[in-house]
Amino acid sequence: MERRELAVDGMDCAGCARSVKGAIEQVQGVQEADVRLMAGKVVVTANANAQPWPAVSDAIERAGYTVADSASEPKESAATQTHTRRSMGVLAAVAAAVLAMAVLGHGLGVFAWIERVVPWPLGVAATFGLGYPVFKKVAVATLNRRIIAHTLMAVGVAAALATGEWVTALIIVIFMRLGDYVESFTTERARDALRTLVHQTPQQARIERESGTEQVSIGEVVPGDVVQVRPGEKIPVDGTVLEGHATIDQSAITGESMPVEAMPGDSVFAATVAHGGRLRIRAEEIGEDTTFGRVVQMVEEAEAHRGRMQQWADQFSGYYLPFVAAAAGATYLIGGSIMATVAVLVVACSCAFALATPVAMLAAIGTSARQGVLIKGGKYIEALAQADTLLIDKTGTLTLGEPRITDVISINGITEAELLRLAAATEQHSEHPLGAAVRRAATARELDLPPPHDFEAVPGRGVRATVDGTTVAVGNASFVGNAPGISTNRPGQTPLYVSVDDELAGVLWAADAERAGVQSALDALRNHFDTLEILTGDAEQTAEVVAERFGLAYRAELLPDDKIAAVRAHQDAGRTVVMVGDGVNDAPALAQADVGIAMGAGGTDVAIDAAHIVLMRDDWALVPAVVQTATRALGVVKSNLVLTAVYNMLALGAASVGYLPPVLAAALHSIPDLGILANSSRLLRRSSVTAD
Ligand SMILES: Nc1ncnc2c1ncn2[C@@H]1O[C@H](COP(=O)(O)OP(=O)(O)OP(=O)(O)O)[C@@H](O)[C@H]1O
Ligand SMILES: [Zn+2]
Repeated sequence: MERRELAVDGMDCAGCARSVKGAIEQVQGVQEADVRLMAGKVVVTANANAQPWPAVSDAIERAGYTVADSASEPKESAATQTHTRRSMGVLAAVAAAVLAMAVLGHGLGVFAWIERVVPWPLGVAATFGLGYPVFKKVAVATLNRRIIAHTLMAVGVAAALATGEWVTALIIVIFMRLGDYVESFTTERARDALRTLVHQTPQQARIERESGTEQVSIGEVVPGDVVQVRPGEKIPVDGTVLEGHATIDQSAITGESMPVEAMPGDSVFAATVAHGGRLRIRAEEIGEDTTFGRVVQMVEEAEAHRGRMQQWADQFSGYYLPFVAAAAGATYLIGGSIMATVAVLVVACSCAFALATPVAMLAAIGTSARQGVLIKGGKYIEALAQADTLLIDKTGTLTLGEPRITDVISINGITEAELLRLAAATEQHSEHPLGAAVRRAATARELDLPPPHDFEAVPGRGVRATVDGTTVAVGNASFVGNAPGISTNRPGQTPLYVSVDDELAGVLWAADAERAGVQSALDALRNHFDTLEILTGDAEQTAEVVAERFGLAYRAELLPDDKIAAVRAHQDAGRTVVMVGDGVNDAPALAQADVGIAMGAGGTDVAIDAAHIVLMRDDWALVPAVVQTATRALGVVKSNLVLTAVYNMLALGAASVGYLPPVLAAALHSIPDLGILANSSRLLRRSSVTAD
């Protein structure tokens, strides 16, 4: 199987996407075509042996669309806020002019006059000439046995021509072209949010070759190459600094331009910008494999993760066309007026139903991505807006996840240094933050660590290994055992029990600092969620202190599986669950939640993969912000749908009883599309996710 991305021009709505998908999937050897309307791309999976690629391109062209040269080259975006406004102004002016002409013409009998003085073949020719692109699409769709929105309008035009009303037909065609433009404009505008992101993708790199440095396109860089970056330049790859010192602006990834220092040994990320010094960087990940590349890719894929509302709207827009056709038939049979029938065919706008959701969702997703919040689909926006239960991981989420060992207490005659030495040796290969804390404490005392053998890490409990011929275990009470002589009560601190040859040898106390901004974020979140609960693997007493401090419910001493079960229990009770975690050790629980939010994931692949929403920087303020974004986006979707529904009801009603002359109907057709555009661009305009 081979997977290829093709850039396809001319896809403006869900209907177009369906045509393209259908056309490609009929090609021999093609397994699947995943159309990404907003990215203007199709991802085709096919059996490479069948050599389907020329046939795929043909199929796309035959369906009425064009295959652009390269999928990776982002188009230059000229569209900005002012651009939108100006274009909408021009559109409105043109529409108003044509409308005025049409209504006046109709009322003052100018139509009749034009029809008298202009020979009808000329008028018919003009109608066909102007309408050619639209008629061609309709013809192609019909040949593929598909009805598209324009099919009905084309029937309307034909009916008008058949009754000799060629001026009406011509004006309908003018509005059809105008409507097409409005629709593609709406889609283009939604694409801007994504395009601005894609546009930050590095295209070039300066790599070191034996013959000297060479500027190459990013596709030629391979892992291991050494890349040079000058002050003010974009870092082209994910990699490690070999030489130099610079201040890095990571806003492309984190959405915040707080500079970070980079020195030899530090990791740096593609699409971030180096200031103040030159760097030599060893390339590790390139292109799509970089953190930034993955973000872009996931935003592009976000379209595929549709919420219930969008699935419903997509289905509905499919049923709507036959319904309108039936309404037109009934209008003709009951009222007998061809002009009323034409008006019905022309006024209905099914596209708007399909556009209502993705335009708003993509606007929210694109805008959020630039602010360091990666949302993987409209589905999660919908769930987030409707969620009522917030589960929060403790370590690494409410706290920094960088514990320190505050106290070492030995018993049974062993020295403190020896206890720490054995514990740290046992934790040598641990990936747990507590393991790192123990190692740091040993390093601070300059202890030499013997190598551990038979290392074993038990999730949610602790670690065990053979050190210097003795068996050492470090972990919680249920793993190591507690001794009556040891005080276990230190509010907010975590005890790590250490046993040597199954004999308790002491306790290491660990303390973790709280993250900033938790309290105010939680206060904001209480408006949205009625249940807020901590889920932690940590000890009861430790959890209790934190829970009390933030006024949260809690469940402690949970094993990783218990966390998943806790999420599921809430879901079984009919609740919509959002879980916030660090995405590393609680990934399965995040995945189980309706919406899993990973915090501070900048650079960790596990977290980016596991969560549905990824916060690219450690900032609690982003949590209420993304909830707010979701709520607003869903509000816009709902008002888009209501607007479209009300419009269609009123318009169809008026048209079917003959209140709406066909020319006016044609003029009104694009109103919902424009409404959706205007309504949804509210989501683009204001940056709702800010760090203050
Ligand atoms: N490497 C380790 N060394 C020592 N103790 C450990 C280790 N791994 C786990 N433990 C013990 O198991 C407990 C639970 O660990 P787990 O990783 O499930 O949760 P946590 O990191 O404490 O908190 P949270 O669930 O909030 O992320 C820890 O509090 C600790 O007592
Ligand atoms: Zn369309």
